[in-house]
This record gives sequence, structure tokens and C-alpha cells, in this order.
Amino acid sequence: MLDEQSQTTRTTSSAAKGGGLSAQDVTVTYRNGHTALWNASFEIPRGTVTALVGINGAGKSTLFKAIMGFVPAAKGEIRILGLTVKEALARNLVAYVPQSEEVDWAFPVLVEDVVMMGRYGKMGFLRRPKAADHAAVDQALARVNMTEFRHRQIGELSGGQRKRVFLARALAQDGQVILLDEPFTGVDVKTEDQIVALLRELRDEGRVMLVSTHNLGSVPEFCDRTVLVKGTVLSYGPTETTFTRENLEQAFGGVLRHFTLGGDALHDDEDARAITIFTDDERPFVQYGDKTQITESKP
Ligand SMILES: Nc1ncnc2c1ncn2[C@@H]1O[C@H](COP(=O)(O)OP(=O)(O)OP(=O)(O)O)[C@@H](O)[C@H]1O
Repeated sequence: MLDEQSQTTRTTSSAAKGGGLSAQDVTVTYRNGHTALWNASFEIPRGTVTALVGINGAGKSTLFKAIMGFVPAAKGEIRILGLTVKEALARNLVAYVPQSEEVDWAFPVLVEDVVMMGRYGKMGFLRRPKAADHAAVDQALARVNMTEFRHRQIGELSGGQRKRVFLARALAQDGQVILLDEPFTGVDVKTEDQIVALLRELRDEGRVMLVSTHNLGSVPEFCDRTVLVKGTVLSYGPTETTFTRENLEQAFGGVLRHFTLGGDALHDDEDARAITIFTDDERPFVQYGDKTQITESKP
């Protein structure tokens, strides 16, 4: 499984220049005939961290799969740094940091071996690592502070450490477009801070980070841009202008409730500055304030 992911997300050091990540009228239909994305369009420039936000089943994973070439676009086109998906994959430009649930943690593999998988695209058929590959792995592990765990089995790590190992794999790949699936699920605050700091560094290096997250509270904090999805792309752009109450209501329609800043009484108040979005079973999973701070939480 890990091997398969590496195969399909190989990257190259000679990254294509220019362009960011874009989709133009992309429609994705699964083999059973289900269309999960209709006419999805967005543009993300290089040097940005973008949140990919939407309810369960909105099409976030489908979009990731289309960018990684796992599923073809029935219509429309995805461009990755100015290249088609096929060209970008051949150049190993796209790296993927999976959700924890997608990984078989019982798979007997060492931390350093997982990170080395990021180099497979640069190796020959026999996959014999060269000095440059070992150096890239060393650097990637150091960058996520996981050097001391390099000889551990991946199953023997905490949730946050596991995330960091897969981030290191993306770094070893030198992925220019990095797709992160729920990077903050199951990690403690300190690790979240470390991941955010690393994403900012990678942003400053001109990479494109697309972060699928349900942790909406942190979106205004660390994502420059937001793409809101619900079967299609509802809106995209700078977080300031996209992550708005109106757009969120569209994306999460029917599961929104509001309560006022400083109080915990639930009501739809036009003056409410804090928004809590509830899941269908009325459990809140996000709180946010005036776009920049989390102001409320409800038990
Ligand atoms: N392999 C598949 N074959 C057919 N339909 C699929 C397949 N994978 C996903 N779908 C459907 O496509 C739609 C979008 O699913 P997707 O996994 O992209 O949503 P998501 O936004 O990632 O959801 P979540 O937040 O729950 O991870 C859903 O209706 C889902 O049931």
C-alpha cells in the first residue's frame, strides 16, 4: 500500500517552473457511473497554502485523486505547474500526505524506508538508493524532527509522528504540489504548530500546498486561500474573501447554527460574530470568529 502510494506520487527535483494548480470545468465520474465532481474550476498560485473545505462526500478526495491521476477527468482539465496531470506525474511533481486511516500501520517498514519511498521516482528499476537519495532522506527527517525515530517501525509511532514521517516522504520527493489529507487529525497542538510552521516554509519556497481539512477553525489562521467544494467548486480565492459566512452557509447548508460572541445561547443572530457549524447529529466541529480568531467553543 505504501509502495503503491509512492509509485503514484513520485516527484522530481527539477520542478517545472511557472503556473500553479488549476482546474477548468473538471467533471469526474467513477466507474459505477457516480459523478462526484461537476464542472469544478479553481486556480491556486504557487507559494500558497490552500484549504480544501467541504462536508463529507463533497468531493475533496475525488479532487485529490484526479490531481494524482488515480481517476481521469471525464471532462475539463487539471493543470499542474502548467503541465497536464500525466506530464506532472511523469516528472514526479505531486506528493501526497495520506490520512492516517489510509495507511496500513501493521506493515513492517521502518520510518527511514517510508521516507526513502519518496525517492523511488528518481531511482532505476532496481531501486538502489544512491548517496543523493540517502542525503535527501536525512534532510527530510531532520526537517520534521524525526531523525531519532528513523529506525522505528511506523506502527510504533504516535499519530503526530506518523504525519511527520509522511511529510518527510513528500519532502524527500521534493514535491512541488503537496496534497495533505487531514494533516491535523489526531495530532497534538505542538505537532500542529510544527506542521503549520513547515507548511509556511514550503509555501515560501514557492510550492503549492492543498490541505483537505475539517478543522475549519484553523483555516483562517494558516491558509492563504480556500477552495470550497460541494459536488463542484462553490468558491475559491483568498481566505479573507472566500471563507465567509455566506460561502460557508452554501457549503455546509442546513447544518449551520450561530451563536453570539461571548455567549453560548444558540440563535440565528444577524449580529453574531462567531459561527459554529454543526454536523448532522448536532455536534459542533468548528468555531470561528471574525475571520482571524477562534472565539467560541461549545461542549
Ligand atoms: N470509488 C468510488 N466509486 C464511486 N463513488 C465514489 C468513489 N469514491 C467516492 N465516491 C463518491 O463520490 C462522492 C465524493 O466522495 P469523496 O470521497 O470525494 O468526498 P470527500 O469530500 O472526500 O468526503 P470526506 O470528507 O467524507 O472524506 C461521494 O458521494 C462518494 O460516495
